[in-house]
Amino acid sequence: MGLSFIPLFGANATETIAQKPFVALTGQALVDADELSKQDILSFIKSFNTTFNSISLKINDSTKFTNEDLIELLNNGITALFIIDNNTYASEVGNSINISKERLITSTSLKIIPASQLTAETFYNELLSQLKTDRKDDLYTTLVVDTNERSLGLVYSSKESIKLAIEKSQGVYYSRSRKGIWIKGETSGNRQILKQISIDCDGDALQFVVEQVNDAFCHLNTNTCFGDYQYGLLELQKVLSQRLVDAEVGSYTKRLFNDDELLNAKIKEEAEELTEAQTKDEVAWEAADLFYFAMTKLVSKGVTLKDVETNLKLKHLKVTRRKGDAKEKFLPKKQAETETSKKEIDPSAPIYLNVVKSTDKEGVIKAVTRPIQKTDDIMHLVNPIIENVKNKGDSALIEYTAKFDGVHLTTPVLEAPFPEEYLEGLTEEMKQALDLSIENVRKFHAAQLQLEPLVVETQPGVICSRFPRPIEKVGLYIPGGTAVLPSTALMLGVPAQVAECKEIVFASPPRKSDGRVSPEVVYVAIKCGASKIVLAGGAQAVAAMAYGTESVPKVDKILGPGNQFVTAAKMYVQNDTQALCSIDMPAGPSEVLVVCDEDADDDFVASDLLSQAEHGIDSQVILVGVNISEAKVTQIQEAVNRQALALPRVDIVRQCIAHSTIILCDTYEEAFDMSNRYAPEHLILQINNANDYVKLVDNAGSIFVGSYTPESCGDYSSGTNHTLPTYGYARQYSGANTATFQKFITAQNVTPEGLENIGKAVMCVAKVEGLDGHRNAVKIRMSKLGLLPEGFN
Ligand SMILES: NC(=O)c1ccc[n+]([C@@H]2O[C@H](COP(=O)([O-])OP(=O)(O)OC[C@H]3O[C@@H](n4cnc5c(N)ncnc54)[C@H](O)[C@@H]3O)[C@@H](O)[C@H]2O)c1
Ligand SMILES: N[C@H](CO)Cc1c[nH]c[nH+]1
Ligand SMILES: [Zn+2]
Repeated sequence: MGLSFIPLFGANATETIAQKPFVALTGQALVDADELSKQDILSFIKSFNTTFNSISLKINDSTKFTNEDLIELLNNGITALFIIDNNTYASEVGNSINISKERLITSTSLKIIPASQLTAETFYNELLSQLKTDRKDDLYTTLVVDTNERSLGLVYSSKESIKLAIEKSQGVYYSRSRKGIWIKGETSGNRQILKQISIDCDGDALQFVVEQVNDAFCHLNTNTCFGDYQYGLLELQKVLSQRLVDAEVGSYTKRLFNDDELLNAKIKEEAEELTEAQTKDEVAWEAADLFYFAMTKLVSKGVTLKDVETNLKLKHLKVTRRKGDAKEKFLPKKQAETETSKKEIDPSAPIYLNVVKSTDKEGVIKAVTRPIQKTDDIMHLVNPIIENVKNKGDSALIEYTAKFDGVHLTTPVLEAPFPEEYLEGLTEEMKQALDLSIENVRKFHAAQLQLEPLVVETQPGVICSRFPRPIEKVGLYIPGGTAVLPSTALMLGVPAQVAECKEIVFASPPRKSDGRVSPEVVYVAIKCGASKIVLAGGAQAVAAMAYGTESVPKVDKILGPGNQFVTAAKMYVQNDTQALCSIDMPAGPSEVLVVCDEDADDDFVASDLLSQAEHGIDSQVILVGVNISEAKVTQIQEAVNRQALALPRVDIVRQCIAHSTIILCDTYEEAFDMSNRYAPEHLILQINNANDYVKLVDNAGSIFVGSYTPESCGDYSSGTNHTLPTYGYARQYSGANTATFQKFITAQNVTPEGLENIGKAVMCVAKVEGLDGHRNAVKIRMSKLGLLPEGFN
């Protein structure tokens, strides 16, 4: 029931509590708006939230705080507003703030006593005026509970013991057996800090809330006079707090305390399992697991259940609430996935592209927006993978391969020389096809080699040169998620070999059937002199090559295309100075933009669109039609539908086409402007005199000129590289080429004649930069050569 009086805290509230701890024994506080600012009150709440069960605000002056201030105070822990002598103000507050009537006190029987004037004596007198006893011995029945309100036992108090308990803020009672004052713990050491005193509803029993030292209230050394505490959250808290101090090295709890990442991962895992639990038993089981790990986190951060309850109280007291919507990343998968999957796709509907006119600005913007996940969403998934591989090496790599690729490996790396059996199933025809492709790619990339250094004499005697050096160790990512891509292996392996990289490491997700990579990839690895094949994909493979693991060598550059996880991981590691690893480019989901005119062959156009649409649901294909008729659009749509339905990957195609569009333009110039703004990975020109229009292309990964140049030729065998920038990065990146596997070093050789020619300019600019050391390096030489006049400074 509480006490019939309440201390009022004004200026120096904190000091008052420090000097007279007993003022807190009422468990309730009133703060005085006349003496404290809003900030003072907020700090008071912050400091004393666990000390008092309730902190109310006494306010009568309507000009002191605005309604917003009051709402802020109520939202931050003020339990009630005492507006006692100003009815107008009270009703105005009641009308404008959503506060229950129990929290708006307009009259009270509580005696308000300024805390600064409250003495132990007055406290005692007030208490006694409220207390009675019908016992013959004049003692007061006293229930002792701990701060979690668990009863410890039943004792008796005398007037004298109560007075002493208040003065000392300690558990002091009357011992009936010893017939005298009993200061709890005086001999046993099991003292009690008195936290609060209250009186029951009919005023004939006391309750002492105490903090029990040593957790032993009973003379039998048990927690309570009714035995020891058994299970439950408080017990778990106790056990874990003990473990924090004494858990053995190597024990699981110790691991959890020392490894934030593991603990956080377990909390997420258990939270997810709780969301999946269905039956009453399952929910209880999973909730228990979650509480266990949550409690471990509390204990590891020094937070108690009481602190949690205080926060619950604060949340309960809020008068304005958040909407309560979940963060987007936690919403059901449709919201965390790509734009594509948001749309329900009817599997029986014809596979047609959307159509917009170029004049429909909004329609065009929508059409050219790539269906990619937000960077934050993807990074949220990729970051923990990278961190785990970085910290745990092979074991994490093996774990992720089991999780994402369903393959359980004992070692994540295949070392050269690769066993013959890995080539099993490779046909002669396939070898020849790969050989032809390899040779064309080799020819084109070898031709890009700069064999002689570039040498330029910028001034007589000033010889500048530039020459390439191979990047020593390269990691080549070969996608293997929805399709195995040996062509990517050769597109990366061949230029690496041409550039003479010293170590070539392949990485590709292993196939589920036998945990190997395909024989075609192994064949290319042998032809390109790869030293290792990392049997892993996704962000984990990228992380392993960027940081190195026990069996994966750390590389200097990671190259190769991949899905959004791969691309995000590449972007991450290139920005991490700890990795000291560069990347080729953001080469994500394949895309194509085809420009066609009325004379283009419908089947050719459709086939080019579909060849990229089949890569993945996050691919995108765009057709820009220059002045094409409605009939032409229909014919192309029909060709797309017909060809798509005959493809084995029709389901993927259907989803890709759902976010793919035909844009109708009036002129070639407009079409190329559109294309340059989209900056496609592949640009196919199926227009009359296609070659003449190449000069209009500013941004594209690779161009396919004329109706007999399907993009597939570039994907496999013509000789150009198919590792190309996507997402619009063709604005600033080139596709993979020989130079991608090299770096260029510059050199210079300055003769005395050269120094004479440029020395003064160097000194002049160094002077304006205030870098005299630079200037001196030239001056010393020039004066030794006699190139400076006497006294030159
Ligand atoms: N731009 C280019 O030059 C180019 C060239 C070839 C291929 N591509 C593109 O490469 C991509 C290949 O993608 P892919 O998926 O087929 O193969 P991939 O090898 O890039 O990705 C497969 C890996 O993704 C990881 N993964 C899958 N789901 C995951 C999840 N939920 N969380 C974390 N990781 C997960 C797995 O580790 C798996 O091994 C396609 O989009 C294709 O269009 C682009
Ligand atoms: N078109 C892809 C590049 O975006 C490369 C590829 C490999 N195999 C088939 N196609
Ligand atoms: Zn392709």
